[in-house]
Amino acid sequence: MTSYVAAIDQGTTSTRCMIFNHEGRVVSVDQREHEQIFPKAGWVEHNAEEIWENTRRVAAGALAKADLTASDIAAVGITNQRETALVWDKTTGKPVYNAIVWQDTRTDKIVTELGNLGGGQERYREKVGLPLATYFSGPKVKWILDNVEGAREKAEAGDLIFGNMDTWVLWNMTGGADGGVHVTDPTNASRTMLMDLDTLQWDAEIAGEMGIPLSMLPEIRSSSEEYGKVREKGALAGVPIAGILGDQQAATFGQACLSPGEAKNTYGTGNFMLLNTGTEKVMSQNGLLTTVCYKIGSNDTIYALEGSIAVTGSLVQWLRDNLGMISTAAEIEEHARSVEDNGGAYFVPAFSGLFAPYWRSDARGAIVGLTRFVNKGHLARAVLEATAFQSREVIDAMNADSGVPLKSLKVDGGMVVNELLMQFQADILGVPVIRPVVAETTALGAAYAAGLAVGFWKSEDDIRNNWAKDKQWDPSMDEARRESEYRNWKKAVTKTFDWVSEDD
Ligand SMILES: Nc1ncnc2c1ncn2[C@@H]1O[C@H](COP(=O)(O)OP(=O)(O)O)[C@@H](O)[C@H]1O
Ligand SMILES: O=P(O)(O)OC[C@H](O)CO
Repeated sequence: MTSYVAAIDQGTTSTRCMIFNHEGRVVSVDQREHEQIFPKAGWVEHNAEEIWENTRRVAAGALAKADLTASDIAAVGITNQRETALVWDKTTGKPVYNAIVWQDTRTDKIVTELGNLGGGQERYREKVGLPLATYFSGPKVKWILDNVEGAREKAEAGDLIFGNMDTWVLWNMTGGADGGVHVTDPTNASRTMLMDLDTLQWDAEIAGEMGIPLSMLPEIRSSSEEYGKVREKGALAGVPIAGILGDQQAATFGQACLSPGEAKNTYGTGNFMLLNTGTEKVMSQNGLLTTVCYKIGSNDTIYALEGSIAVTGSLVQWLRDNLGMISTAAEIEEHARSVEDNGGAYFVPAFSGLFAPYWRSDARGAIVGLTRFVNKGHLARAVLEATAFQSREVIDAMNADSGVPLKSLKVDGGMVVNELLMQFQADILGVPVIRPVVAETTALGAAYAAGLAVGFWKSEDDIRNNWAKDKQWDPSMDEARRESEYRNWKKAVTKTFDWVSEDD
């Protein structure tokens, strides 16, 4: 009897396997962090083989914790950190280089050169919905082909293949060099800069400009259908893999934002707000991305507007790992509660430049407003407030693009346990912030996509019915203070611009 659905959530900091029951509640979870590799300033890499090993271990771990076997699981869904790019040899299964992570800025020059062909940052926007930026996968693949010895020749000979982490996990789970399936879904493909948003096919012209052979690219299938079964070796042997969604789109699905106008904000390593725009592909005038939200089987493609923020939870990690100012992420709330406010300090974490709504790769992080008055508590507050201010900027852009101001915000992700942050978020937005019972909406969304494909859940109504509110924070800050805080933040942001110059 198959009473559960599993999801593999291959995130930026860790890989999780979560098992859900029919009500969409978590039955078990196993999780392993992987190493963050920083070879140079601005470079961020992951060891893809470590990630695949962690995937195997967490799948076994989650089953064992719930005392289940593969025969209890109806389907597996995959969700993943998006844009992180990997090139590997399809005959040996070995990556030719570490995975280049979405936060990595090494492709700055490539991106500028592509823009100089005409159109600047907007060169590919009409087709792919994205500005030219270091964030996306295509330029990262070009960097690997240009810089790893022999890679371009091997790619042209058809020996190397590319994938984001969904494709890497799927290919390995379905047998790797021994018959692995080389597939992705439109949500992930829409983050490469290589997929046409209307046709959901690779764009030969853009791939040509980036020097990427089409033969390297995975087949684009829907987000919810059976791609293959888990290989015989391993914990989930024989279970159909039937859902793929990039993690932010998965969270949108898991939050039941299934109608146009519904939005969620996920607080993880970075923050990502997505607004479901239905079958309409809205082109942003305010620095947001147009992206595929999901495509369930042969149903119409659903699109989203997205505000991506590179650094939010990772700023808390930075305080813990690089400065040793706290020993656990949760400790930041204690320090922040020791003071009334930020003491005049604002921390703009432009560690990977600034993403939405600015798209400034020349920006770098800054703490401004420092005086001798500022102490550890004020800095802790400034760190948390940075997440809320950045989210306000994205929501302002979304309100401007959609013309319909958001009335409330659904939130999820690792940071939403932080109650001080949630209250400040409601205060600085001026609308209620709502957390669902299952805040692990990323894994849940991938489970839903897989479960729908095999008939475990019958329709999107099952997803809507499973959603339940846990807690709500209402705004309590007066308007004048809200706006003066926000003005200060905006001023602080301008201090980070023009830091990196062309010769750096
Ligand atoms: N209590 C907390 N307060 C603030 N930030 C937190 C707290 N607990 C975890 N975080 C942050 O949340 C992030 C992890 O969230 P998660 O959704 O698991 O990330 P991801 O999916 O990006 O790997 C980390 O960056 C961590 O610093
Ligand atoms: O791993 P997360 O949750 O921080 O998500 C990363 C995003 O997919 C990057 O676009």
